[in-house]
Amino acid sequence: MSALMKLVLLVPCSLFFIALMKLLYDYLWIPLRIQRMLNSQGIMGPPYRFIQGNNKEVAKMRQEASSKSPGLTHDIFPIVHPHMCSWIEKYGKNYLSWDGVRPEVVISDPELIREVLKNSEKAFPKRKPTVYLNNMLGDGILLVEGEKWERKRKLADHVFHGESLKNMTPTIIASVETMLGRWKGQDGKEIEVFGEFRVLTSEVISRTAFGSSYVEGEKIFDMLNKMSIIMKRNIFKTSIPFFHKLRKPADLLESEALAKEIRDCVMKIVKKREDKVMNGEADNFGNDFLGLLVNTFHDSDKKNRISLEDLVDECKAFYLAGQETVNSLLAWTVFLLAIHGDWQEKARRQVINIFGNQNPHTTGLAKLKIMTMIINETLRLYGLSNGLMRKVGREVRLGKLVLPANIDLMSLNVAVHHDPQLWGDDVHLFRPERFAEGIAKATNYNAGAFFPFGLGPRSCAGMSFGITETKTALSMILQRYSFTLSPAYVHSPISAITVQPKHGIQIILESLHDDAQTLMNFIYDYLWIPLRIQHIINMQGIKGLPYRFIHGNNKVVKMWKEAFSKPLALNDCIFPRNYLYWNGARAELVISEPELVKEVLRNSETFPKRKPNIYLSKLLGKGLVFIEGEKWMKHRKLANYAFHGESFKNMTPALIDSVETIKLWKPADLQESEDLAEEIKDCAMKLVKKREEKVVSREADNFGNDFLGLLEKVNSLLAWTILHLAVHGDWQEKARREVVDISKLKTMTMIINETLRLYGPANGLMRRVRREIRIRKLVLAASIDLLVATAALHHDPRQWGDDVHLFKPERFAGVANATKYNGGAFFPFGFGPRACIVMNFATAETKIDLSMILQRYTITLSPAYVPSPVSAITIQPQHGIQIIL
Ligand code: HEM
Repeated sequence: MSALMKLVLLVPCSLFFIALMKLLYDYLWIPLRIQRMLNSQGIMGPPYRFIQGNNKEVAKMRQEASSKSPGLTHDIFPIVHPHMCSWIEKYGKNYLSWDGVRPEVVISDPELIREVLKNSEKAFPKRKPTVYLNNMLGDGILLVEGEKWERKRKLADHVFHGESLKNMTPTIIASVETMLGRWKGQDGKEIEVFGEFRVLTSEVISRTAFGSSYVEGEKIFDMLNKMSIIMKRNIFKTSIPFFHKLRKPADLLESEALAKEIRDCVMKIVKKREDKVMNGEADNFGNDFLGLLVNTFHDSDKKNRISLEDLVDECKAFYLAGQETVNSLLAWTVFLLAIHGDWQEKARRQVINIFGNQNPHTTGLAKLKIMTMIINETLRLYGLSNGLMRKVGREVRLGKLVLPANIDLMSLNVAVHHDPQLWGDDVHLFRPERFAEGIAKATNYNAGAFFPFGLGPRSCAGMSFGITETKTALSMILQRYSFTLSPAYVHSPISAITVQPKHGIQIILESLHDDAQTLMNFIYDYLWIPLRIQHIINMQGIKGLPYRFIHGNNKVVKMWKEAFSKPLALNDCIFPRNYLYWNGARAELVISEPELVKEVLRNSETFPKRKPNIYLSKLLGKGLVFIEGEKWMKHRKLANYAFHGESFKNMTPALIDSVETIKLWKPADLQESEDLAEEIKDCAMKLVKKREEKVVSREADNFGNDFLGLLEKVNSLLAWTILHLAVHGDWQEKARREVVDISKLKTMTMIINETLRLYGPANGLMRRVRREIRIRKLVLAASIDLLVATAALHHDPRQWGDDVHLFKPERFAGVANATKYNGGAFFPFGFGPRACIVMNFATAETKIDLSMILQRYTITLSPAYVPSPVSAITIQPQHGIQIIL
């Protein structure tokens, strides 16, 4: 054999030999060495099998387990991970198994788990993902390490921190409402909730992550879902050495194609947003998660900037971490509540107690203690099942063990959460009461015994979001339905990333609004709630007439009418003191302590305007007076513009024109004037009409209704001022002498202020309590009404002295001095963000009217006048004000 021939034979033979040696080294020598090393430390396990490790056994055991019907048990560990369960039984809590050639130490000892997950020496980084998982998550937060992770975690914490989270609640509520809309008409019928919650959770995540682009977001989600299915069916497959690199399996090709499609789709959305900002159509990239990512992508500081790949990977991570987890949690909670009607009822009672029939809010969600217990128990029994994956980064000591580098670790939560040594003999029973005193007590202060959201630095970044979403959806369901498990349900939990019901969860809904329930609700709303509120308010030292079933104190109105049917002395106090009043079954707390009043009026977010009753809303429409939130801000801006300096100046000639109509009044010496209030009313009507035309022609169309408020105010103020001037000739004279320059009418300002104090046009300011809140020393329950008793405050002798009921304009030589610098003591035009928008206009208008009247007439009160102020929207003279000109 020639040397060349020898060489030709020798090269492939040696190559083959080297490859064989490498194969034997990697697939035999190393695994056997690791196995021996761990066995010698007491970590046993099923023996390593060449190339395939234990994958064949795993597949067989899983197949067997899935072919059996487990019955309705919560002991799911042997069902979802039969191999792990049987190996723990055989080899102990911590054992070694083989995923192909990869050694995996499965740990279910809480002490070791805590050490691994806390990772204080940074020895246990995340495990290298499978090729399928890598396609799904790339460099997303769930897999990366080091500085890159720190940056991404900071961003995620920012997204899920308090305020941003609060802003997500309306989105969650809207999505739950959509789902409940689909449930309408399903009363008494079967409904499959795992699928329902899948739609819900993907809509919530699409809307919070992609905001306005959520339709595209949903497409991305569908693709990710396909990738996830591919990944799951490849979990326990062994890849043959060398060959998997030569020819990619069809699944892998499909997974790569999907990854590319997702990337293109995200990039398209990003491009659209960038274009909008460039064209000036938008001034930022959006406040949703994607918007924040695009901002970081454009960050001027290179250190903070993320790449486009990172941006795409982050979107995928958000979806994957946030959808399936909440989907499963919601479904299993509903399943457990469907079986345990007693807990369902307890949870419902607390929900109704806190929210009544209103939509949930963040503060209330935090108080749902029973629901928290139920969720914890659900997460214990049916939480994440796949274990938390790490690897040993370098040779390290863990407890008494010495672990070689590059072996995988799995912290097996499902084993720990179902361990009778930790949870007692009733471990497989649904007993939320074990969490009654919190997680620490339930686990005997052992952090490694319960970690549904992970532990340490890599614990769940979206925990608060997930819990908020779960509690919101459950609360809204419990408010409307009771439910039981359908006989069609077949218990078949399987392990995907989470534990999932293989055949779904079928429940039967029963609407709560049947007759018996309606009666219960009625008693609840009309007896239980009012008595509870009354008790709480009384306990805090605020008394009032006792609540009467259904009517409340509305029969007092009869007394009120009687009181107003009798004439008063001119200086009588016309206002009652503070009290808790029952307007039917609605509690109305009348407040007149200046500090309390200031806090209420300042805080329009917590104390929004009260919803008007049907008559008032008909009268005032949907104008500025009653609207709230963004809509109010928009209208208010418009109105501020309408009544601001220049526009206001332009109205003055119109006002003067209108007052000129007073020339039509009959001559002074003729006879007692007719009902002046009527005339003034007509006059004010004309004034308002003119201004209305001006403003309306220039501004919004639904703005007009609010002028009623102005008309009433100007009319009353003018009428009561004239009454006082008619009675107090000295002040009339002083005012007349001053009428030269409207902007300098100091005496008239004092007169008007004193009139506003005594007969202020505002008949109390109405607010409601949006959510339970502590305000100074009072705790106020959600949705009670508040009446800020302006009149009581303006007539309080503690504030104004013993001469409080006398007309003494001199006290207003300066408002600050008159009120002893107490902003909450005098606010005829309201206070805080909802204060009267036309304050300047109304006083100026009154001044112009008065000036023109005083220039022409002297006024005295007619003997026919009967003092009888009556409270309408404003305080009005019941029988008019008769004067002699
Ligand atoms: C309510 C159900 C949820 C459960 C049970 C849950 C559970 C977990 C667990 C156990 C981990 C730790 C994984 C590990 O240590 O390897 C984790 C991490 C994470 N979760 Fe959740 N999660 C839930 C909901 C969410 C939601 C709704 C989001 C976001 C929308 C989210 C985002 C994340 C992120 C970003 C991480 C990675 C944190 C990091 O590596 O720094 N999770 N989750």
